[in-house]
Amino acid sequence: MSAKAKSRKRSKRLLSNDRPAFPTRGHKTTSLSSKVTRTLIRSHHTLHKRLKQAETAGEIARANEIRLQIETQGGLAKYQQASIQGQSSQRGGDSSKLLIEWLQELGLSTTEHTKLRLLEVGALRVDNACSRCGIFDVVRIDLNSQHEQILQQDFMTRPMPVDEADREENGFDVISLSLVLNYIPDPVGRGEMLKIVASFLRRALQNEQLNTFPGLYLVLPRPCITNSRYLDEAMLEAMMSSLGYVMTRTKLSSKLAYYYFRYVWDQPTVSQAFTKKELRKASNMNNFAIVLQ
Ligand SMILES: C[S@@+](CC[C@H](N)C(=O)[O-])C[C@H]1O[C@@H](n2cnc3c(N)ncnc32)[C@H](O)[C@@H]1O
Repeated sequence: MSAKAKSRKRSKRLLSNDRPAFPTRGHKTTSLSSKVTRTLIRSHHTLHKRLKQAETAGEIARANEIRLQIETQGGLAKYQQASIQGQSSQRGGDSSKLLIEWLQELGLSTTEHTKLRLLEVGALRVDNACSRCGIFDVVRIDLNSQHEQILQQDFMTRPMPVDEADREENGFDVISLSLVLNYIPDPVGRGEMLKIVASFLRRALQNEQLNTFPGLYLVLPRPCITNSRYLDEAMLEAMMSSLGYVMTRTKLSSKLAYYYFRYVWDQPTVSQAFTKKELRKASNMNNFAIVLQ
């Protein structure tokens, strides 16, 4: 077999593999059982929530103690390893597949000449469906980059376009926040993240794309929507509508809640505050909330 054929065979195997198709930086990628990954992800979120509370209360010693606990557990890198395994087909799969399906349903063809620009916030892989589909030029960012094609950057401090021309050239047609909003440890921070998304969205390139672009692809763990005291789908829709979005596609799977919100340019938006208000009550419910100030 020629070297080229061998390499093709190897990359094919890697793409269908359930392990990351790239070396992670500075960490061994040993396989974790699904129970271990779930526990690790949950514990990482809980510790970050406690850290935020300690920081807000000015409890410096307590905050340092929690930081140490996070690091002892392997920190963000270990959490990312657990998340990568969660993306494997046996564990819920690649969430960006549905985005491509939806865009095709909305009439987008993969053979269109001008590539669309996608900003993937919280990118762990460079070979997921949105990277492979050929529709997008993908810009990937993450707080902790696991690959040279992922820029290490906090979305909240990403420099915004300086003017309209900059936004039209360097802005995006789609922004993906897949399992990122729930990473933010406090409701106000989540609201802030949703608020800045539109600053990076550009106008649709062609008139026939006006019903599809630009948009936000949002994925959350299903219980954030179906089992929260403070948030349900109607509330999320109302919040997004106040920010200028139309809920265009939704899907609930056994584990995840998926949304595509189209941003409507030039639509007068009524700036509305959404506080943390109890919508329903049951002892087994969680406290996930989003606050728009
Ligand atoms: C659970 S992983 C999600 C990975 C992937 N998007 C998915 O759908 O499986 C969450 C990732 O979001 C990243 N993240 C959280 N807040 C971020 C921010 N403000 N800017 C950039 N990345 C962020 C974290 O570093 C982490 O790697």
